[in-house]
Amino acid sequence: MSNNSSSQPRFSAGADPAALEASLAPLLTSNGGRWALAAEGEALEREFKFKTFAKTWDFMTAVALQCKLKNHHPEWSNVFNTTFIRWTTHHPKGLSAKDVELAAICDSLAKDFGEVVVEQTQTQQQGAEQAQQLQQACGLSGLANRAAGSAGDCCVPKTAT
Ligand SMILES: C[C@H](O)[C@H](O)[C@H]1CNC2=NC(N)=NC(=O)C2=N1
Repeated sequence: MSNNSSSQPRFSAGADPAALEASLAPLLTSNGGRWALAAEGEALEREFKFKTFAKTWDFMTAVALQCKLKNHHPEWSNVFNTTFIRWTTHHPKGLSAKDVELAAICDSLAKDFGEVVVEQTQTQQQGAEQAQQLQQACGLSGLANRAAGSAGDCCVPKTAT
């Protein structure tokens, strides 16, 4: 899964595009939210920062509990006080209601766990986006890509034998 940015979401088969557009819109950076579309519109991703590793891990534990409840997993990585999270649906491929729902849940859990929000000027934001692209190979999204690449067919529905 690459993090090619994209301006248009690509929903997974069976999704309700109108309903999903409505819940997705406020999450996107283009509308004042904090998530970016990636992987040609098939994924939503962002980074979260906390004061300490302990807080970061507590946040990730809370997210993992939600994943268990919803039977949906993220592509994610962590180094020290930062976690990178990407939501995408592997089967059927694309953005689904679960991705959008879990992205919103992450925002709210991050607040509860004391997310450190670094406000950026427009110029800093553009610089950060360029740096993010450069970092892709070795940064947190690169780590998540490597994990996603070797995870195998995690989401193929099981067929009766
Ligand atoms: C077979 C089972 O329903 C699948 O593995 C579920 C579990 N979690 C999942 N998580 C994600 N991100 N995408 C999926 O397609 C998916 N499918």
